[in-house]
Amino acid sequence: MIELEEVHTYYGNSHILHGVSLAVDRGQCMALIGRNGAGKTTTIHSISGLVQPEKGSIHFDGQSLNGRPPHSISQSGIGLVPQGRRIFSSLSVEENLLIAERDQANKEGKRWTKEEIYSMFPILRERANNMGNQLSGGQQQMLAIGRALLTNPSFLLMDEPSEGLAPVIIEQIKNIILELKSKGLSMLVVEQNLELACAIADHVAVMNKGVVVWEGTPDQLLSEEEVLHTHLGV
Ligand SMILES: Nc1ncnc2c1ncn2[C@@H]1O[C@H](COP(=O)(O)OP(=O)(O)OP(=O)(O)O)[C@@H](O)[C@H]1O
Repeated sequence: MIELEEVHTYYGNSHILHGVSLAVDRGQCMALIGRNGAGKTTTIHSISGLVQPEKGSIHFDGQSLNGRPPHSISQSGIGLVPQGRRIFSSLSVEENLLIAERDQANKEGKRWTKEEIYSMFPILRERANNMGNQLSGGQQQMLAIGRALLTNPSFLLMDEPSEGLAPVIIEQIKNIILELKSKGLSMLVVEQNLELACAIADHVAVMNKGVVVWEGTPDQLLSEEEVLHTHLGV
């Protein structure tokens, strides 16, 4: 469904991705893990068009994404839940969702509604009139996921959904991701929390210094002491 081949990405003169190759099949969830600065966010940004790769190819359902701007990539069905949530902090929950709903991509397949988002996250309905900056970290994450779903993605990119959240909230986020997966959504999730990554993923890719250095199932990863120690400091 998504395929990256030998992707090289730069920020100015800094060469960040040194030939990233990975593939996520339809209905699958891949977790992308690795130490700080390994290039995980840059990989997600390369897919979503926030930064343009210098070399290599990115395909989504057989179509090339190279050179396409972020809004066109979003319209093709790739949703992004950005690192740090990036909701509108001075708008209410309702307004945050309304804006995302208004900008909905006009495409085939599952069309999410604001009501469905409220059904999935009842706490957001309770907080509908609260401003974004009045929400807890977990509620902000739910709002960010809701906003991404309202773009009607068939593929969801999530950047560190558990960042800064308490264990009980991480458990909720895990269940949300598993629910979305059971609804057939394909996903690439950047995640530092190894336990969460292994609980949600069918496949795990480990990055180091701008390349994918290991790939396998969560069970295989958990038995690879060397990989865990070298690349994840576990
Ligand atoms: N806008 C930017 N300009 C220049 N360098 C950047 C920029 N964004 C990231 N980098 C650098 O690119 C490298 C990879 O960063 P990236 O955010 O992709 O890593 P990461 O694996 O997601 O790590 P983290 O968990 O810290 O976000 C780092 O060395 C970082 O300093």
